[in-house]
Parts: sequence; C-alpha cells; structure tokens
Amino acid sequence: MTLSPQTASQMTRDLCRLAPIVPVLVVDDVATARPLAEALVAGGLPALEVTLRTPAALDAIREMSQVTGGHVGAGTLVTPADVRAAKAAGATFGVSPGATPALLQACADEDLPLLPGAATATEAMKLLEYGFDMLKFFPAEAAGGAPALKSIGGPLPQITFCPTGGVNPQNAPSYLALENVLCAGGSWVAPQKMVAAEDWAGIEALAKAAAAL
Ligand SMILES: O=C(O)C(=O)C[C@H](O)[C@H](O)COP(=O)(O)O
Repeated sequence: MTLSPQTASQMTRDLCRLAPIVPVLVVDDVATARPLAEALVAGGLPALEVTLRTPAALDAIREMSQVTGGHVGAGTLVTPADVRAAKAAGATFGVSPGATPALLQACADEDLPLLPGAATATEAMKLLEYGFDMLKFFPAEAAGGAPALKSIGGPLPQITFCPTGGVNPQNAPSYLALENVLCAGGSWVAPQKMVAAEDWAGIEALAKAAAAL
C-alpha cells in the first residue's frame, strides 16, 4: 500500500482540527497509559502523540488505542523501523521531528499518515515538493517562535502547521492566532509528577483548560 503525501496531510490536518492542543506524551509506566488517555480525551483533547522515547511507548500506544474517542499517534519517528513498530502497535498517525526520504517512504509503505517536522522555509518547501502541506514546526520556540512561523506563512501560505517544542499555555495563543496554525503540540497537559501521582482529575482539568485555548 502507498499512502500519498496529499492524503496523509489531509488526514493529519483533520486530526489537528479536533482540538487546539495535541498532548505530547512521554510514558514511563504502561499502567498509566489508559487512565492518562482517558483523562485527556475526557478533557477535550482527543488527538494524542506518544513519543517513542521510552521502552513503554509502544505498549502505551496499544493501551491508549482502546480508549473510545481517542486518536493515538506515535511521535519521535526517526527511522523506518520506528514507523513499522508504531504501525504494528496501533498508531493511527505519526509525528517526526524532521524528515528524511527513507522515513517518508516507510510511512507511505505502512499507510501511516505522517506529520513531518520542518524548522525552516527550505525544509518546508522540500516537504511541499513531496506533497506534504500539513507540517510540524519544530522546535517551535527555539526556531523563532510565532514570529518566525508567521514570516514563513507570508511566502508559503499553502502550508499549515502544528508548532511543537517549548509551547506552553502562555505562548500558545500567539501561535493559535496565526492563519497557518491549526493546533499546537505540548507536554504541559501531562506533567510527569501528576502522572506518577495518578492525578487524573488534575490532568483532565489541564486538558479542559488547553481545549479552551
Ligand atoms: O519527541 C518528539 O518527537 C517531539 O515531538 C518533541 C516534542 O516536540 C517535545 O517533546 C515537546 O515538548 P515540550 O517542549 O515539552 O512541549
């Protein structure tokens, strides 16, 4: 099977329209995965990105995929092997910090809609040449923040973005106000301490506040 970049972008764009914030999750303990996803979805954040940065990540994706109303994707996709593992675990989309031809091909082969990362006009233009017009702007704050993304939108208005990396409740509104931003990614809605303490009501409240941004 080969998923076209155009179709992949349409699918990730639809996901990014579900809520203003996509939680970026680092799951250490698979036992927390399902209640964490339930709290975030209940709070109004249905699209979830589980980073492949911990040994528990793939099992966490498997668990979270059972949660009604959730859309669980895999983040930190770097290699074709990551893509195959994410797909096998049940991820319905992928997110990568950047993009390589091998990664793009693996996502097409696995039918995994990818939100590929770009930080500069040239990177965005290369992805546009492939057919991707829904991108992750990463690392958002370090790469110039909302002013940089606004500037990229001048010559490249056909590309829409999900800025991620250093986004927080204070600066999120300045991104979300841009015409070329559909949503933003952020880890603050699932603080490690609250997850460890199993404070699901607290996390649901954070999600509600983020959903209202
Ligand atoms: O691992 C990945 O693929 C990523 O997507 C990196 C994330 O963008 C950051 O982890 C966002 O984290 P915060 O800056 O804490 O919101």
